[in-house]
Amino acid sequence: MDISMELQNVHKTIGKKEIIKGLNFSIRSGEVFGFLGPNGAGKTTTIRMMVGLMKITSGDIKINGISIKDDFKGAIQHVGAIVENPEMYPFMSGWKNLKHYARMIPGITDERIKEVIKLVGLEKAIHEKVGRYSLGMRQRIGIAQALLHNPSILILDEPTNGLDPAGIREIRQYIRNLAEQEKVSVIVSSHLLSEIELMCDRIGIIKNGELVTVEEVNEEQENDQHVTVKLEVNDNAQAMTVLRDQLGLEVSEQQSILMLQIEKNDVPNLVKRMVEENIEVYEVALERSSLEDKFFELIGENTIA
Ligand SMILES: Nc1ncnc2c1ncn2[C@@H]1O[C@H](COP(=O)(O)OP(=O)(O)OP(=O)(O)O)[C@@H](O)[C@H]1O
Repeated sequence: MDISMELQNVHKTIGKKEIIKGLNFSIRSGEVFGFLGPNGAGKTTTIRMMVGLMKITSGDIKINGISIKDDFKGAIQHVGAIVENPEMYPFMSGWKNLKHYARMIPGITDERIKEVIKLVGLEKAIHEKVGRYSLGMRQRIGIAQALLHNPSILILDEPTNGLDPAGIREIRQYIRNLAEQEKVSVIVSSHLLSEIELMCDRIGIIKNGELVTVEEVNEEQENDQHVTVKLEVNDNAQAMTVLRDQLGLEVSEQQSILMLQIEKNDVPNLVKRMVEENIEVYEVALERSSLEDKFFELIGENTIA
């Protein structure tokens, strides 16, 4: 598996305060990686180090195998980023803004500009003034700008911040397209799991400057997931016999509701067995331990909303 960025025991101390306490993780080529944590966890500090806006106190970051410490230029040329709000002139059209920015980068052709406009779906609005763009469109023109020099890694700090649900959906779609069509690795930070869960392949959770976990996000995993099933039937005793003796499951009873834990894949079979035994099923309710629950568990507080 190709690795496009690797953080090796990255530390950051500002004054006497250790803000980042030894981060180790890798970003795979072509994946969308979510960098999630509550406010003040250290996301922006880490991202500023990844894009070369801030020095690493100790450790190293390798970009396509090149150390940011040994060869800053060589490493950073592979990175495109929006960290602070992208510089855009509101009185100029999107096209003029991109043209203006492209002048600072050697070798950017009009064809490349058109290509990035297409990638973020701004063909129709590109000759309108940026001042008239919605927040989502501004984010997209910012992404287009960050992509001009053909980076292999795109880093976006809180790209969904301030967007309405429609805007978030739009950004999500374009970010996924980028990863899939252009094979760009994308790192998106957020303090809200719900806003990035659907666009990420993996999510790394950071708390107090430390990486707590990295989780895969995919549908297959959802099907393998353990779920708690709440079952309401006409005959609890008979249902318990079937569940325990025939299916070998552990069942408990709470206020006449049967509770058991199985994999989601096995739920249809369970219902089928009930029906085969002439047990009347009034309700099957699933409670799954989502990434959200896990996030709350790990963070241990509700301060992320
Ligand atoms: N220049 C600085 N001097 C001192 N402390 C700093 C400095 N920059 C950041 N910090 C502290 O480092 C910690 C991490 O900040 P950072 O901005 O990286 O967090 P974050 O996860 O990006 O949070 P947010 O989502 O609020 O942006 C915070 O406690 C912050 O107060």
